[in-house]
Amino acid sequence: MCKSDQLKEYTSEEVSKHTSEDDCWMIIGNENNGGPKVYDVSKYLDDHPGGAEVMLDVSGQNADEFFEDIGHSAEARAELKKYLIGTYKMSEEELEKVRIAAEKRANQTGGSSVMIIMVALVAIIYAYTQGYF
Ligand code: HEM
Repeated sequence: MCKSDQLKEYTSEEVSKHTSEDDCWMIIGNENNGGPKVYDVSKYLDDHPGGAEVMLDVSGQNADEFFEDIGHSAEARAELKKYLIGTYKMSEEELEKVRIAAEKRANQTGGSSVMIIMVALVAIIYAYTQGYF
């Protein structure tokens, strides 16, 4: 059994209750790095190089975008792991957003493969008309 199977699953309703200095939770993670997870960062607030305030501002919420936008180092990501308490159960609305984003990406990839085939075809026709074959 993998570790995440044993972790408790939290909803946004539960996470949103932990927004104080002594009890500060947040959601960090996305589909590119194992999915959103819940962290209890209460003990890290005073040690955070970016300050406690920015962390408290996003307490009880999904802080993934903020965490990624700063471009946190590998050390920061290793530190983060220490505070993991559970996985995050996305709402239907959030799941729908992820589905739409994944579909968009799939369509873009589909579009670029068609382009590659077109370019290859043009190259073959050109080579043929120039007498390379
Ligand atoms: C438990 C979660 C977090 C950990 C372990 C963490 C860790 C760190 C570490 C180690 C640094 C020093 C630079 C680096 O090594 O990347 C840093 C800087 C910083 N972090 Fe975090 N961070 C966390 C969450 C957040 C969140 C949620 C925000 C924003 C809402 C944030 C904002 C910042 C800022 C503004 C800096 C300063 C960047 C600079 O030096 O210009 N951090 N963090």
